[in-house]
Amino acid sequence: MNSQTLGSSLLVAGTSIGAGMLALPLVSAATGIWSGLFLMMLMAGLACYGGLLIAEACRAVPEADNLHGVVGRLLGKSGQGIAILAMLFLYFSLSSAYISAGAGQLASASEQFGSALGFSQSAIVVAVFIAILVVVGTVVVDYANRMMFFLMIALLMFIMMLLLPEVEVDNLTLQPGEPSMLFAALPVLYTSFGYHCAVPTVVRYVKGNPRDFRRALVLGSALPFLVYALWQIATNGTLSSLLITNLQSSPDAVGQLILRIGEVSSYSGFNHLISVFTACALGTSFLGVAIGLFDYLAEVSHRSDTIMGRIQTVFLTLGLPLAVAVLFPGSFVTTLGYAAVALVILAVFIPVMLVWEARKKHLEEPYQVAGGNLLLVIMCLIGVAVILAQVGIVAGWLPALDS
Ligand SMILES: N[C@@H](Cc1ccccc1)C(=O)O
Repeated sequence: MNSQTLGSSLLVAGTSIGAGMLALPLVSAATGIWSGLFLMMLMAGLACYGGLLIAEACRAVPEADNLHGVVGRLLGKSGQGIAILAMLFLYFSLSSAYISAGAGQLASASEQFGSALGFSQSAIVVAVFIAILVVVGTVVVDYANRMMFFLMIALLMFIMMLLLPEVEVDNLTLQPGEPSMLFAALPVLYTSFGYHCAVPTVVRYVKGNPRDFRRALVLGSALPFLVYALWQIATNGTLSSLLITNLQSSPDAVGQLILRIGEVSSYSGFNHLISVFTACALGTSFLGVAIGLFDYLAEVSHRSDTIMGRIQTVFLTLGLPLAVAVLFPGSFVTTLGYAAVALVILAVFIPVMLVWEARKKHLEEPYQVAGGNLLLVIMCLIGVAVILAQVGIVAGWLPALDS
């Protein structure tokens, strides 16, 4: 494998691995670990196939340098309008979920150090911290991101070495959760595998070579699956699902979960390792999403690139997500579920329409993802199921996975 392909897989995996780290143990406690892993595989497959379709569409329109251009060329202005709305919705809901989870973690960490910060105060601290990094500039964000990514991977290996021996097989029972629980888990599982904003960059990076981007996208989706699966087996295997399920009704389920995992190993300072690790997982995703949203909003609102202009844009970027996180504390998993609705539009429906058009027009070199129309239809049906699950959770027909 050449170095561009490897770099691309890491880019995809890095974008993908994020909030899922905090949400998935809560989810699999409700679905049962093995059925949770099966659903996760299905959602990783859906995310991977969506990425391959976007890559096919990008290759068909090589003159466009981003997804906006590809959508414009193949689906026209209305397609672009829908894609923009879905993207804004996705980025706003992800940012709000990240603030909510970060605040939960900070609140419980501050408790340990004896200076109890409330949830709202913690949310403000988290948002201001990210805002400062974003205002200072992309170079700082890039370095902070790389540092956190490598720290996260190193800590993950170390944590796995300490946690896996503590796993109790009794905690990993074969018992699947209620069917309604399995259905309700789909949106958050799907969001955890989201990475699709990175696909055009990957295609350009490997110069449109199908063999390379196919490898990069498949490996880039398989890696998060592996990391998430190990993490779930380690967490659910060391804590009983009853304990995790009880945490779900707390407004600070994520912070509490991290505390409990931190108590598992007798290794001194293990709880701090866990806190730093999960903060890095959240931080890398949050920075990526925040800088993407920031750049986009700066462009559409015509704010200048001066310090005042950047401060105004950062208010636009993080103001609304902060308000949502403070007004609905503890809605981390539900907010990730909202993100899934936008992600299905961006990474399932739009890519299916893009390749449909591209295949009809026989643009450029003929490269097609395997699977034909049948797989396109199956993808859309699974996408509809993910959206229906979120509608069901919000309407109260399905159980919510947090408070
Ligand atoms: N997969 C990311 C969320 C994400 C979705 C879509 C695009 C980019 C990022 C996470 O778990 O945090």
